[in-house]
Amino acid sequence: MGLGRCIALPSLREVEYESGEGGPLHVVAAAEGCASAFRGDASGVAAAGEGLGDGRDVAFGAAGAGRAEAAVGDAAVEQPPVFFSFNRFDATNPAPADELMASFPRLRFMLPEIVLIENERGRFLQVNSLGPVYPGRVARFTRMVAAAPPRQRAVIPFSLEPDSREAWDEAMGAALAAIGEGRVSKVVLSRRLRLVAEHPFSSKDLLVNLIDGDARGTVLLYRYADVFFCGCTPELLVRKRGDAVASMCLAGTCPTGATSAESDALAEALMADGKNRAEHDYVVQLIRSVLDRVCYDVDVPAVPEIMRLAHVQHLYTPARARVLAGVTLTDLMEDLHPTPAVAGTPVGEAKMLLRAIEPYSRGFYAGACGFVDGAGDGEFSVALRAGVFDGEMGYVYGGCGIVASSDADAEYAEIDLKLRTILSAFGA
Ligand SMILES: C=C(O[C@@H]1C=C(C(=O)O)C=C[C@H]1O)C(=O)O
Repeated sequence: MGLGRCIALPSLREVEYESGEGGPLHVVAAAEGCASAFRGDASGVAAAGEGLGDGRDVAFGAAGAGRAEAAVGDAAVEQPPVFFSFNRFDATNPAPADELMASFPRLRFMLPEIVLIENERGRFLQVNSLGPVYPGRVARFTRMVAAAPPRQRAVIPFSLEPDSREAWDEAMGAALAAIGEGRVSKVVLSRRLRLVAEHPFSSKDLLVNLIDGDARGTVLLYRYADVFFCGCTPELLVRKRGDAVASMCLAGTCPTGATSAESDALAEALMADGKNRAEHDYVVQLIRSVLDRVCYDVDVPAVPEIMRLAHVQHLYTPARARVLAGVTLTDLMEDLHPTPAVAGTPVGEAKMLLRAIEPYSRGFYAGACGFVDGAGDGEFSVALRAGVFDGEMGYVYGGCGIVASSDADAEYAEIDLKLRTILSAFGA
């Protein structure tokens, strides 16, 4: 039985599951009632431990103290803790977030009570605690993991309240006007739709459907009390392993076809489309310039590829580099985010414009969400194809890049397609 099943265990409230390098699916989940959370910078994280032990059961002795201690078994093992970090798209935007998003605390890093890790080194159940861990506690968790029932998919019927089409046309008008005046070359507008389910659902239901459904990418879940933010995003912001850094430029979209021949034809047209190539190129330029400043051996190919997902295809350029010693994953995350893929170009001007155009703050949608381990390695994704829910209702978010030649109808329809990923979490 794979440890991945344990995500569904209700008593494992906070888990991180990673299928390994190159796997189709990563899951990043955090943190209700986390054992500890602290504000501040990540330097404590980078210093928090060295290397992974080969033991399985460890308890973290003291939050921020930087050492994890073995809790059971004879072999004392050291396992660096894994910190989770969910960051808002524009944390200082004065506009109100939706009421669910607004209920999350403002934290930089969270240390979940229980972290389930599966990576190339093995499978680990990490139990973190501020107080002493009583003998047998970790063994009990381990037994619960082993006894976890297979995941089961649930279908949750829902209705979506349509958002205002007039409001979209107005936002498009304002965006095109700003582009016409030369304030921005690109701005990424979003839509927010309210969803109401026909019967109560849990974070576990959505997580299981995203993992086992046709969505591809990194599955994110952050639960706090009865509210949770979750999604399945294709967009890696930055991954760091030692000095190796990876990022990606993802912008420019077309539908996926009903057949692979149809998808191929759509992809070919996307590659040849000047508007989409321009939208993509703004992202390439920004990511390359950031990496050029804080990295060396920067490799960003000149020509994009196609990333084919269940509902949409994107122009995709992978980026690789080696990071200068002393530059942390958090530094990279903050330098890169938000990219023109989710804000626009220039980034600051686009953020300012979005504050004026969008009546809401996006919260975690399009934010940088991920984890950092005690060795300073980890990854952040751009939290797209996502929504926030309370188990009865919620809000789903989607966006698209607007440039001078954008058409309001086409962009509106593109967002509908992108929303299908988070809606697939309802099992339809
Ligand atoms: C903004 C979103 O997606 C982003 C915008 C894209 C585009 O404009 O073509 C493509 C991928 C993402 O970078 C979203 O999914 O909400």
